[in-house]
Formats: sequence, structure tokens, C-alpha cells
Amino acid sequence: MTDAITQKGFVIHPGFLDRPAQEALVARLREVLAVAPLFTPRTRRGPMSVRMSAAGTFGWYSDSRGYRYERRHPDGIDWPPIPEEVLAIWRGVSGCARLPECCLINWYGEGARMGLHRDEDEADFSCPVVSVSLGDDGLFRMGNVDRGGRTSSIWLKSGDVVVMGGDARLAFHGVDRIRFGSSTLLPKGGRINLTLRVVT
Ligand SMILES: O=C(O)CCC(=O)C(=O)O
Ligand SMILES: [Fe+2]
Repeated sequence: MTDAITQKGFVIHPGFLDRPAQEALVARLREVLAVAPLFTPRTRRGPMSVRMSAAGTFGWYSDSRGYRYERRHPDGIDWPPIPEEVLAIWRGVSGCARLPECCLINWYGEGARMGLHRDEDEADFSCPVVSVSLGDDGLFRMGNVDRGGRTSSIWLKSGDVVVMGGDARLAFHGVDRIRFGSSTLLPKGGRINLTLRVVT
């Protein structure tokens, strides 16, 4: 693990997870996804390119009715518990006494992206959102609390952890593109991003 980098209030921990830790995490996530399969969220503008699932008390969900947190997977089952390995990352970097209530799982296949947005559906912004990147490189764009203005971009690699707290908690961010096949962690390629959130 190298020293943290701060850009526009986003704290980036390059290589926070070594390869064995990444592999252990992927094995846990496969167990979660076996219970709560990936689904394609829809917005008013159509299906998202990212596929999603979640662990924890709440999962983030979007359909034609809009965005919200839900206590159940769209198949009607409870979300599986957040794996202990994921909670350990939160304890290591969040500086927050509360535990995350949602571990959102985003799966980016070839060509998937996530437009600039703010994570603002939570009731309490005093804890950060912690993001964990696994698999292919993703070009992460960091903006400002208000839409517009200068942005800054960084390629997030497998094992990198980003803490969006303080001024960055409500800052715009997104993923412009991934380098499909750049990592050997996931045999079929793709990028997994976890975001850990205190929701209530
Ligand atoms: O994939 C990423 O690195 C960011 C994901 C994100 O911003 C989100 O799920 O809200
Ligand atoms: Fe986000």
C-alpha cells in the first residue's frame, strides 16, 4: 500500500488491497451474487449500462419510479449481509463510528460507464462513502459540489480504495470508461466497484 493521494477532497488509497485480499473479496462477492443476482437498473432515460446488486440492510435501486434504497432485492429476497472483509476496509479508512448499511455492487462490462452524479439519497452525510475497485481499470472523474466547474480524473486500479468524505461527500463523480480486459482478477474481464454507505 502506498500513501494516500487527495484530489479535490477525494482521498485515494492506491493498492489498499493486495492481490490475495482482492481474490478473497471476489470469492465473497460471488457468494453474495449467487443469492442476490446482478440486475440492470432502469432510469427514466432507459437501462443503465452498469449492472448492480447489493449487500446489507439496504440496496440502492432505480426503475421508472426513480431512485431509492430498498430493503429487498427485486426478486423479493433480503440482501445478503455485508461480508466481514468489506467491513474491515470500512473500519480501516472511513473514520466513522457507524457501520455501512449498504454495500452497493456495481458491475461494469465492456463499454459500461456511470454518468456524473452525487450520492445524495442517504439521510446522514457525516460518514463518507467508501469505494473499492476490483478488476479492470476505471477512469474516475471527480467534480465539485455544484454541477459544472473543473473536474479531475484518475485511473482507479484493482485494489484501490477511495474515500468520499468531508467536502467530497456531496461532490459530483462518475466513471467515464473502463479499460476492458486490463486486469486478470476477473477471468471474463470487467470491473466491480463496491460503494459502502451509511443510509439512515
Ligand atoms: O464505480 C465507481 O468507481 C463509482 C461508483 C459510484 O459512484 C456509485 O456507485 O455511486
Ligand atoms: Fe456515486
